Amino acid sequence: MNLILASSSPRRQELLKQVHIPFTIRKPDVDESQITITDPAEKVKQLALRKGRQVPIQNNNEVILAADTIVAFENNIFEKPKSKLDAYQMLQKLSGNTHEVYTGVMLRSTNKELLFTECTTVHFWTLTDEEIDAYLATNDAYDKAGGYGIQSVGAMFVKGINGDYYNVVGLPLSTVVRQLRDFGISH
Ligand SMILES: Cc1cn([C@H]2C[C@H](O)[C@@H](COP(=O)(O)OP(=O)(O)OP(=O)(O)O)O2)c(=O)[nH]c1=O
Repeated sequence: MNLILASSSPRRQELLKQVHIPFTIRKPDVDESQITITDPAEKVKQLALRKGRQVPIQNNNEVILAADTIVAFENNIFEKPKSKLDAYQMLQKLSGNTHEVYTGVMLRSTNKELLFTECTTVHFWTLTDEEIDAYLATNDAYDKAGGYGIQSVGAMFVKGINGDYYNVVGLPLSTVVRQLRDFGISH
């Protein structure tokens, strides 16, 4: 079986490479703003489903993998920040608090579909405005849900996590590896 990664995210590509799973990229084109669901677990599932269904299966040997990651804090959902102000406001809210990172995953072959969510809890240190300013100047924030990268400069904000670290980076890796085995993909 051949794995098709329905994602433009460089992180998801790196994570699959880390566990030696070969794949081909087929990028989805989904308008994420169309989805107005407010429950974070349901929202990431719906987004992963749309990305996964939008990419065509070209033969019976293909398995599609799609995912979506968001940050949930109180009743807010933070996706990728649209501006510096947007990123600033997200980080100010996350400062000194605990938030959840949800990743929805879709796996699909010609005769099977699987949709699931993974949640990781992240605790942030209290951040000064100067720290946030200095971080935003590194440009690390902008292509990442919640406006930070735990795997890059944003690591310095993270006091601790509960759950799968890789889920925060964009893919609950060990769970995905296990589920892929049921689709005939191994490393
Ligand atoms: C919280 C957090 C998110 N992220 C990233 C993972 C995802 O790539 C991104 C959330 O955006 P997504 O919409 O999930 O993914 P994407 O637009 O990068 O790629 P595609 O839709 O084509 O699959 O945020 C990190 O890299 N580090 C972090 O600490």
